[in-house]
Amino acid sequence: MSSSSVAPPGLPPSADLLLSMLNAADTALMALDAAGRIILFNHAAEKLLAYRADELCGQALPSMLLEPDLLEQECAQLAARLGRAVDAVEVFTAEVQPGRSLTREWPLRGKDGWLHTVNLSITAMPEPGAAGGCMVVMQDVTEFRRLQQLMTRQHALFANGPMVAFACHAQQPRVVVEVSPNVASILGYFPEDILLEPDWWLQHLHPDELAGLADGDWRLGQERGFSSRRYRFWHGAGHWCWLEEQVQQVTGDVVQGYWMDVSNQVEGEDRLAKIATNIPGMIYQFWSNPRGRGRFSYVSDGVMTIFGVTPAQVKQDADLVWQRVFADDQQRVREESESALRYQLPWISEFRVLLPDGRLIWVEARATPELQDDQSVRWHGLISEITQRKRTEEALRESQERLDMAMRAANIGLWDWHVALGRLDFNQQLVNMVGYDYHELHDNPGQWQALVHPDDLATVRHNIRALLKREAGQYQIQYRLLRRNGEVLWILDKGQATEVDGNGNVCRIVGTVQDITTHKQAQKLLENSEAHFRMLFQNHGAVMILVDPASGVIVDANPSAERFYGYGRGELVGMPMSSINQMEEARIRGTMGVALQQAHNHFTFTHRLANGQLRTVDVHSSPVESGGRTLLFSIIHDITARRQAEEALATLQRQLLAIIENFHGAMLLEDQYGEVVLVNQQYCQLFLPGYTPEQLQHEGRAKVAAIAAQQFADPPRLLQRLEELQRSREVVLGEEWPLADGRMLERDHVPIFIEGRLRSVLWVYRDISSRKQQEESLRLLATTDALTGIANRRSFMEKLEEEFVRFQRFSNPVAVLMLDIDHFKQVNDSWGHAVGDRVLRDFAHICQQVVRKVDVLGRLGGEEFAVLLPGCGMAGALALAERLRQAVRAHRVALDAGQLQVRVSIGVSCFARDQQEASVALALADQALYEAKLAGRDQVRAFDGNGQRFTAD
Ligand SMILES: Nc1nc2c(ncn2[C@@H]2O[C@H](COP(=O)(O)OP(=O)(O)OP(=O)(O)O)[C@@H](O)[C@H]2O)c(=O)[nH]1
Repeated sequence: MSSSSVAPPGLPPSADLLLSMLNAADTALMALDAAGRIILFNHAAEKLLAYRADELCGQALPSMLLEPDLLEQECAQLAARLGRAVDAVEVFTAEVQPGRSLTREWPLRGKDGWLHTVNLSITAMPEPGAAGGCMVVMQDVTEFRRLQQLMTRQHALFANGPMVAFACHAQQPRVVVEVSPNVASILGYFPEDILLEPDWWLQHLHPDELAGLADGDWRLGQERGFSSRRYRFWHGAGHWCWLEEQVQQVTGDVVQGYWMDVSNQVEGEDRLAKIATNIPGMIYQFWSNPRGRGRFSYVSDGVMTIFGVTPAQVKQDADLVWQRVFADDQQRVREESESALRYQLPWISEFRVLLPDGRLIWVEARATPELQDDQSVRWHGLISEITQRKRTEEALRESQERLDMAMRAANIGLWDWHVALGRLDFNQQLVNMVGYDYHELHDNPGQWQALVHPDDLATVRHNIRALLKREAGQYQIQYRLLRRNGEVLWILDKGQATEVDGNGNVCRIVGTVQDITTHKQAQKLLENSEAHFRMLFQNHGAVMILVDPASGVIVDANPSAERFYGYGRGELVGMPMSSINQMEEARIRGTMGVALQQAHNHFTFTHRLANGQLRTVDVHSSPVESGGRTLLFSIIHDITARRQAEEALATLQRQLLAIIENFHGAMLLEDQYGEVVLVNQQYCQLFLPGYTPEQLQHEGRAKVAAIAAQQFADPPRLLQRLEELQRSREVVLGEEWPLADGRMLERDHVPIFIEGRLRSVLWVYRDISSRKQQEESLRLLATTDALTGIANRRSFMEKLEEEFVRFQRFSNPVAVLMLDIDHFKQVNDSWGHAVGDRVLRDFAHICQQVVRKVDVLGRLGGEEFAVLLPGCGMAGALALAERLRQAVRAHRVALDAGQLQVRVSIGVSCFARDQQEASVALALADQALYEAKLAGRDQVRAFDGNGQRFTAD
């Protein structure tokens, strides 16, 4: 049993077998129970309505398959008939008589959505147990009904027309199932004969057409979008006719269309086609209706070559032709055809057609419009290709234009003399050349002669006469014309006899005239310049020779060359260059080849003189035209001396560079404009680390100075000084400049004047740091006391002198102290000299701490010390002396064996106005010291500058 069949519950055991049989049946069946529910739905029914049995079994039939509107309507009608309310199921079952069938057509909606017209044959269930149920046999008549409707419509349409409507069964090819009655009058067959004979169509088709009309081609044709074809068919009247078959519709299994006997049309077209094939281009007949749409009723095969489409395609769609008209021309073509139509005139148009293969061709269309009664227009026309003609026209036009242009550009005049007619014609160029008005010349043929320069008239006449006598076919002469404004115009006139009459007389002469005035003038100038050149050549002080590069031989040489080389002109002319130039022969030739390529050449060679001397020469060589040959004109300068000097200079320069490079110190040379000319490595290392001497060359002074100044202890002061020096232009040597890193430099500024003009400035820097250190230590050695480190006697006395000078100028008070350690001898004696030295050092140290920074403490000798107090009067000096005395008293010299204490006696004095020498004050202080010693030591005593005792009170 099939899985899709459902056995209704309650059926007897034989039901399975029954169900299998029902499923096997071709007929669509379903069974309904008393309540109208589907209880059986066989395979054929499944196929018809696309539902599976298990989807429908148990469902009420109406709600699933019937259109609600229709059901409602049916219910209402039945209720009216029965006089009572009915339910939906009763629509099917109510009127079924037991044991009888009720047949009705119902539209049923399949699961696939299609509405099927189904013939329902409803039979009440024969079995007593199933009373109230029914069996429904379903037959799909959808296509049949549709076809019937269609045929009814078409029968009416085709009954009297020239077209026979037909329908065929698509699955059984060409089996005609319906045909309109007019087939009898049109094809000579009765519909009954056709419908009874399944092979009727195939039997009457021309045997040659069979191959072209394969089975199933209708459907194929429909898919491809064609609807029409022609074939030969046997007419009932006993002859072959041409049938045009139009397939209108292919639906499911049915094909519908119509036939038309087009034999007459085909014959006519055939005749026309035969004629058309002999006419180049395309012949056509075109109908356009008032709305502008149109179709080709005839078009010859030529449409293939003109528009690249087949006649069949064009007939199907006239627009195909229009689409091929080149877009730029479409507007014009449309306007021209509309204008032809408006005025009922022949339409003649030339336009371009773009063929499918991309070629653009020119065509000419000629057509005559015929206005019909119904306002439609019939055009008979011919379209032919004129591409070649167009090209020729175009080429002709272009070449004419080119010729005109060339004549205008070259300023070539034309004259044309019709001898027999006595007419002389000119072009505008010629008229412009002579400066006359066109008509002045044209209307007076004799005028031309008057224009020829009197000196040239005979030549002109002679040449014309030779042409007229046919002694010559053409002439070419140069002569002068007189322009209207009196100027002389040189022309090149080329005349030619172009026509000769039957008697052999020249009847037409044509000539071209070219203005060569400029050329003549240039020629004249050239002649003059040649003379000038010859003079120059002969008299010039420079050595000049002319060489023929072809032979490598000197063809001319001037007197300067004779003098330089030591040969006579006769010897030089004809001499090969290789006798002079020391290069190999092949290289000389190569160089000459190069020289010919450029207008100006410059070489340096070694030339040998007649006396055997070798000279270095600069050769300036240029190609010159002379007598149809290209010669090399060379001017030769002896640069031997210059070369030697240059070499000496270069050597000197190298030496200088070496010196500068090896110079112990930084060196910079700038030119008069402040640009760096030369700088050595040391300069870079010292001031511009990261730069090389080459990089600094041509740099400006300001930039270099700004960078270098950064290395100095006081850059602004340095820059200011540099400016001063530059302005002063003075030699300043040995100026000392400290660097930021503590080193000391010494600088020389040396402006260099040549012939009274500043040419360059030399800056030299030397590092004098170590020398300075040595000097400093020497200075210290000379001015300090070795034991105590304070100023020695010499240094103290110098300071004393300096202060005395200052005092004499400014009168600021200056005091002087003399100090002497008391009983120092005893220290030495008791403790030894080393302790004595120790005491002296301690003493100096204590004093140094008490006095001010500006005061000068000095050891004058032994245990004798002095202090110079600038800016300090007697009172201050006394106070300081007292502080010194007490500081010494308070001090204990620590010794291994204990402590040692010393005392000091101090004498004070000062500078006074009338003192003659600085030492006076010192002597007064010494005197005061002496008094302090006398007074018992450990005392301070003072004398003022005038030798008066002085006390603090
Ligand atoms: N240790 C040491 N002694 C020195 C130095 N120079 C001089 N003397 C000694 O200093 C002593 C100076 O002594 P005097 O000038 O006679 O007098 P005095 O002993 O200081 O007694 P007063 O009268 O108080 O000056 C001498 O014995 C010198 O030898 C020195 O550089 N070192």
